[in-house]
Amino acid sequence: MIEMKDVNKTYPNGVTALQGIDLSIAQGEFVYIVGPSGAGKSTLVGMMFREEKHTSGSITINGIDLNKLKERKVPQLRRNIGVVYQDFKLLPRLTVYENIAFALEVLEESPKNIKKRVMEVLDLVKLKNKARHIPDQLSGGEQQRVSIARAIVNHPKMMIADEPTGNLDPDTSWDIMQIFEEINAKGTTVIMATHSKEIVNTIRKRVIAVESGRIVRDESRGEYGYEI
Ligand SMILES: Nc1ncnc2c1ncn2[C@@H]1O[C@H](COP(=O)(O)OP(=O)(O)OP(=O)(O)O)[C@@H](O)[C@H]1O
Repeated sequence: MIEMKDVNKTYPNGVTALQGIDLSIAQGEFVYIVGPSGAGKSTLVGMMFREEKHTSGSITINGIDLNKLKERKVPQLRRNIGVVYQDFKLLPRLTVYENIAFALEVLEESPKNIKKRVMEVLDLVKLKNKARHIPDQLSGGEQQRVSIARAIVNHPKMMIADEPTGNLDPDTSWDIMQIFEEINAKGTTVIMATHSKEIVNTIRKRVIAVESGRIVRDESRGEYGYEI
């Protein structure tokens, strides 16, 4: 589902963020991406949904060869990928319901299907009672749950989360991880860049460690491996 072969990424300012990346992630895996600040984690996950373009090498995502992907087909690639950010990126003027429904409206789903699916995901993240609130009326953890609901409302094959618990307190972070595990148990691939030693060492999954733009470790039930 994700194949990278000898992938390199140099930003326009000349900074080489990644080099010689070879990796393969199968459908249904749960993978942590760890490494020191500036190692290239965000760049690596960003390349998986074409937020960042690689400079050389080959990347195949869900059978799509990114070297052959035309710009106008990028939305099609992203349709199968839900993204969760550290800072939630919710639309501030829309309600919780509208923030989630928006992702389906652009796909021209029927209003009936939209309502059904939005209520299903709100149930999964336990926020049905906050459907009419706007993001400002929610705690950070609740806002992150809305952003997760938005990411998965379209039944994507994979969910990419860049530091999803970075702005949350420990208790809230565990709630978020429980939701990730539920999503993964239903077959969605979960890829999560994180600095959380506690999470990685407690909920044991595959760990890919990046340092200075290279993969230095890839273990199926790995540890965080850094002192923080
Ligand atoms: N848009 C950009 N333009 C130029 N250089 C960039 C850009 N984004 C990232 N970089 C550089 O690429 C390298 C990798 O950055 P990246 O954000 O991928 O690291 P990271 O491991 O996610 O770091 P952190 O844990 O601090 O978020 C760093 O040297 C960074 O300064």
